[in-house]
Amino acid sequence: MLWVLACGAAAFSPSLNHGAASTQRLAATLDAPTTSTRAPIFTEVCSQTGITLSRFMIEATVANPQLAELESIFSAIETAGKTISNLVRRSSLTGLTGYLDSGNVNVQGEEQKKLDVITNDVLKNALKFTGRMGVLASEEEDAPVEVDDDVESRYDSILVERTAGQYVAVFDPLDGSSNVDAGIPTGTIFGIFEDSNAECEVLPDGSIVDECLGKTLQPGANLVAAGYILYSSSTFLCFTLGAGTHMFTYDEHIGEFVLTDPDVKIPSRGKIYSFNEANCQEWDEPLQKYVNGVRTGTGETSTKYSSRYIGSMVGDVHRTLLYGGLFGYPADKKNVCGKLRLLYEAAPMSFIVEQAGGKASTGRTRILDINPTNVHQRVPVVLGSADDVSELLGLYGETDKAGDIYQEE
Ligand SMILES: O=P(O)(O)OC[C@H]1O[C@](O)(COP(=O)(O)O)[C@@H](O)[C@@H]1O
Repeated sequence: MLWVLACGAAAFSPSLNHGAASTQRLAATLDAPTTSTRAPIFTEVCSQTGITLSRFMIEATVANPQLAELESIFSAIETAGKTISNLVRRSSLTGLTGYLDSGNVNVQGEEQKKLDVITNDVLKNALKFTGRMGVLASEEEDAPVEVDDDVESRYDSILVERTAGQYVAVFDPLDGSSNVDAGIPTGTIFGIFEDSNAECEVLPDGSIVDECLGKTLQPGANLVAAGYILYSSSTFLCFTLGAGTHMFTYDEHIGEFVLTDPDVKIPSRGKIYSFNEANCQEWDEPLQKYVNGVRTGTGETSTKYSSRYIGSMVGDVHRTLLYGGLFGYPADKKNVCGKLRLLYEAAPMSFIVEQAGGKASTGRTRILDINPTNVHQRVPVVLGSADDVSELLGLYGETDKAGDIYQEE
């Protein structure tokens, strides 16, 4: 509806000085309550390939005052993305390959790469100095970090409209970093929540959920924006603001991200499945049945699918968005909750995929509906073309009815 409204509405002229009808509509927009629950409306300009990200965000935030603060946040993400793209591409020339000499491990017990730590600092600082962030949560940080007061107080005086520190960012600064030294695509994944005004809370078991944690532990359905940056043959930025999913490509010649695929629609069916099949013995029956069906052409479509697996979620999801099919990191007898983290991997990617017309599930639950209980919690993930995901969910439904289920944490 949004796009038809936006694209179909001849009233919205490409230039910013709108005709009478668009002024009325803009007026209506301006008067509308500024809540993130209202889906944004885009002007026609936002579907014109070739416009820059900064122009896209200006158009989007003029038409949607409730998104105004996202303009500086996306400008920070853009700058961080360009910096990280450079760092990754030049890493073997600049001694940035390999692990930290200190042998540091992050809260997940993974040894940290030099680039894990550097990219984390790049994105953290870029977001911090927008003056818009209250809390940041990263794969590379043990716990959510509060943006220190002096940053906030410095901006309080500047930012007249809304108080500083209004947003919470969750991110994986370099997804797939285990592949980076081999030149395999990697990426940055991010999600933006509005501050939930959560207070410090004592749980029945006596443990304390501090304010920061409380503000961070929000279901994906609360996201106001989510995206990824893919560092590959080109550098791609793909994101949603809750009204469609849009892809930009970085043009080194002008130093800007340029809109190349507005309003991406994932095919309802694909011909590719993407899982780490090395784990297939550990998979549960529904998934084994689904993969066997698409591998042998005995599934719902009687089509033989091909298999692709990069081992970097951003790369595998990017391909799935464009070509369709199914990507996943399921739960199995070894990893009963899968491997991917809910807050800064599964939820942002699910928002992007759903806004492109796809589906994202644990196999039993819509990922965006899950209330996180821990910043680094993992969830099983299957996402992609709506009909492929439905086919798999159908098999889970059958199995569950038969009572053969294992408990997700
Ligand atoms: O090597 P495996 O077990 O297939 O896992 C690959 C998955 O793990 C990840 O690399 C995890 O991400 P990080 O590199 O951010 O820890 C995903 O990008 C990818 O989908």
